[in-house]
Amino acid sequence: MSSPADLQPEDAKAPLIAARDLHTWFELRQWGFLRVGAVRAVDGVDFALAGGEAVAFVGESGCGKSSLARTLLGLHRPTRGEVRFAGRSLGELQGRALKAYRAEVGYVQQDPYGALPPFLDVRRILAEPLIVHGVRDRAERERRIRAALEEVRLSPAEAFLGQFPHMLSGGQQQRVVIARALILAPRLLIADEPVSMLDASVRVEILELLRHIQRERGLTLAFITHDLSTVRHYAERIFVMYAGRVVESAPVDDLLDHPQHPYTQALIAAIADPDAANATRLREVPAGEPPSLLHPPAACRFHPRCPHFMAGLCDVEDPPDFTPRRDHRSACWLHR
Ligand SMILES: Nc1ncnc2c1ncn2[C@@H]1O[C@H](COP(=O)(O)OP(=O)(O)OP(=O)(O)O)[C@@H](O)[C@H]1O
Repeated sequence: MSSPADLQPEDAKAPLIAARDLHTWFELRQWGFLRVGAVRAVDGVDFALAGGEAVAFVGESGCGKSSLARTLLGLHRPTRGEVRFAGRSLGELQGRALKAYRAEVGYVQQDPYGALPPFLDVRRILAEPLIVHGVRDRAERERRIRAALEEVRLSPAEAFLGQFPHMLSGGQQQRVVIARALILAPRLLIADEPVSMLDASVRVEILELLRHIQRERGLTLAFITHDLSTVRHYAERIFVMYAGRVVESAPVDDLLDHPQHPYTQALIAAIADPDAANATRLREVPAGEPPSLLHPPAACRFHPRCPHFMAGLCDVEDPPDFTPRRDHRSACWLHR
């Protein structure tokens, strides 16, 4: 069995996972050979996540969140830059080390039904990763499968082992997906819009379950979501993405209470809160459309929609990360 020992950090103080100057571009070709450009889905992202930290990557649809998640999972190869896990570059991992990495990172995707093989029952679905990673003892597999089901509160486990995905509700299917993501005891869990396809009634339960498991296990948890209104209770730090880049990051309360980047300010202003006065008040929302990632605006990607646009600066020079508040980064020329 490949073991996490194959992934020992070079430097004990290294973050669990870090992205440096990360770019994931998708080449577009006409008739299969004529290069017509590249979709810059991830376009220069830097961050470092510590062990045991819960963070959220937030942004509008199409801003590159899933492409970032898939690059962190090793499913897309970066066009430029790198991902380091436990101090080692993903690009260097091969063979046993790559297999060990796959056991270290769990993935929960948006559509639980699409994620589960329809012709396998729950026992077999959960056994699969154990078999692939060399757990040969059937009794040990059964013990771990039952423990995983209990952990995601599919209890008693006995009642679910023989069920096929179509026999389960959406919430139960997502619990099976979470159990499968956890069964190899990963150190990082990436949850890409884990509740957006579920009924509103079960969303909070699933988010609370993920946060509970993250705390109990001391996991690093990266939520990917378009919904800024749900993150306060489920993440400690937020990264706001816009057009393939992180434009602002900060501890969750500081970011939501003191947003610094005009894009984040507009996103927060657009969150509906249950106040009757809202029925008669127009809300400020980011005007215009998210930009094309095939032909993104020059310099600051947000400048065509920004109420504080400064001609000759925002459309000419990329804003660096400023630190307008402690632990708070914002890529906007307003903080110059
Ligand atoms: N394999 C691919 N080939 C070409 N383009 C891709 C590929 N995967 C994603 N894209 C494009 O990259 C851009 C970012 O997509 P991505 O799915 O990462 O965004 P997102 O923020 O997760 O959006 P959503 O919430 O709608 O899934 C989109 O324009 C998308 O069409």
